Amino acid sequence: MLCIHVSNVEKRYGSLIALNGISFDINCNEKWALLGPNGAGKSTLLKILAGLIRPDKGEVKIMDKDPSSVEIKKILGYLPEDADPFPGLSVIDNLKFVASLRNVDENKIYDLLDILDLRRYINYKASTLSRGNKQKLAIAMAILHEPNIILLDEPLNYLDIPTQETVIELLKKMNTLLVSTHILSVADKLATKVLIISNGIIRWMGDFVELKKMANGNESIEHIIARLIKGYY
Ligand SMILES: Nc1ncnc2c1ncn2[C@@H]1O[C@H](COP(=O)(O)OP(=O)(O)OP(=O)(O)O)[C@@H](O)[C@H]1O
Repeated sequence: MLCIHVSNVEKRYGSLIALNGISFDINCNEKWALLGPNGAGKSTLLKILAGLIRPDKGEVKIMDKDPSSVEIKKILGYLPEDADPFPGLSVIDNLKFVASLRNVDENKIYDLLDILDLRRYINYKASTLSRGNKQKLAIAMAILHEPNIILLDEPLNYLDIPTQETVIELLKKMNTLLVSTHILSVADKLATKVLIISNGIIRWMGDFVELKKMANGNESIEHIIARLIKGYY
């Protein structure tokens, strides 16, 4: 079954073309890494899939529906880059707000607080959290409703190494996942498929295993990706 359908999507910011004719499909239960250099259009693509901004051209469907529809909001999770939970609300109130919005049992909040080692900050205002703890709270808010489809923009930013491992284990339990990351080891741990974009164009998409097989001699995976980004196949 198709979870994400993107056809000929174009997005402009003024005269800048951020996405230029992007088309791909993601089947349900597939895990994809979204790779590409700074400014490639990764965050823009994720925002469109999350229904936060609209493409200027093309079609986007999540489970055959408009990404901004109420039905899709229920089954979709989205972690923006540099996510900023409600600064004036405490950790617990941020999570309770999401729980009530999403109709989630409040017990789930406490499970996630324990897994992410956030319980001791429960009454801290989000604005007073360290950057890493803010990121942990944002991750908890994105996955609290156990979404069928999760979109993640640099989820491991700011996290210490043990927490990165904890979050990777949490995210491995997700059904359908699209993660933008600059950390290849994270992409490798979370995804089996790879979508490479640069300058708003898809440069390569397919299995991670196939990508690794494209090595010339001892060429590293980083080098293969750098080559594909430049359009050298
Ligand atoms: N709101 C905006 N207004 C104008 N230009 C924008 C806006 N958002 C993004 N852009 C531009 O669109 C292009 C794609 O940006 P985007 O944030 O999608 O890239 P990215 O691949 O996520 O980059 P990074 O890896 O650095 O986070 C960039 O040239 C960026 O400057």
